[in-house]
Amino acid sequence: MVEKRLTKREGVSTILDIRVQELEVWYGPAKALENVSLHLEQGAVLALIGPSGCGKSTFLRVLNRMIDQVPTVRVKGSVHIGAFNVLDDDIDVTALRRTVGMVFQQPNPFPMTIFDNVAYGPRLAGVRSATKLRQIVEDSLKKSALWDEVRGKLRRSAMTLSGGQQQRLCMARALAVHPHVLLLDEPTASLDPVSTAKIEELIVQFKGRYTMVIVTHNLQQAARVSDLVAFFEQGHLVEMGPTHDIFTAPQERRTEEFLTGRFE
Ligand SMILES: Nc1ncnc2c1ncn2[C@@H]1O[C@H](COP(=O)(O)OP(=O)(O)OP(=O)(O)O)[C@@H](O)[C@H]1O
Repeated sequence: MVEKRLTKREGVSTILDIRVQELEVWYGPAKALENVSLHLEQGAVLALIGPSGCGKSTFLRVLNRMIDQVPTVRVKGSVHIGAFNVLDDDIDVTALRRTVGMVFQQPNPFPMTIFDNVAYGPRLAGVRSATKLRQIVEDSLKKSALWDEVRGKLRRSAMTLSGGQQQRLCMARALAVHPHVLLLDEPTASLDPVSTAKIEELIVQFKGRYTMVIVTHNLQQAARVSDLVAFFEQGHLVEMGPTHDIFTAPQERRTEEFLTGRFE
């Protein structure tokens, strides 16, 4: 199992670091990422910022191989999550996506009950015991701060939840299979301020428990939740550093122009 191989170096620790080296991505003939290298310590939150089309989502989608869904894509370089290069040909992509969970811009619960949404991954991974499944569902909903709102309604359709609740359900669904890494692709873009604050609180609470990478167009959100910020432009990683440093004293002129709205 990829989980075992991913964690073999870490022993009891289940939090994994991410080391990307010389990553290049093409869509057909067009290069979307060029020579990107970075290291993210285990348990830290990295925010990816940059103008539309700079390659943030592409970078995120390489980390759990969602990028494979694009037929014309070509990827070069290495992406180690823990001890394991996720770009290796022999990787079990299904297991990788349990280990590296993802939450999308639009909440995308399955058209089934709240319980079945959260139990879906564990069932697929072979959990059969009803008691165990109930426990996982309850734990995951508690972790995503949704339990108190849905505890009496687990057999209702997930579609009856509000957008913000659906997004926390998607978080619970990702957490139910015990990921080590969480990828968040503009997770609050479709949410109101109160729901946004709840998701941001979760991200802050999850620090140290999961390594997280978040794509956001909201610079204040990046400042609030992340430990590190990476600024991308036209497929290049221009600059990466501690959030406070990037926002107060960026090293690169392009980063400063972007942060101060003088970007063209
Ligand atoms: N499936 C695809 N096929 C072809 N080109 C693509 C595909 N997905 C993205 N691209 C191109 O790759 C480049 C990077 O896109 P990407 O979506 O990664 O940027 P982004 O920074 O996430 O943008 P946004 O902030 O608008 O979501 C863009 O030029 C985009 O047009």
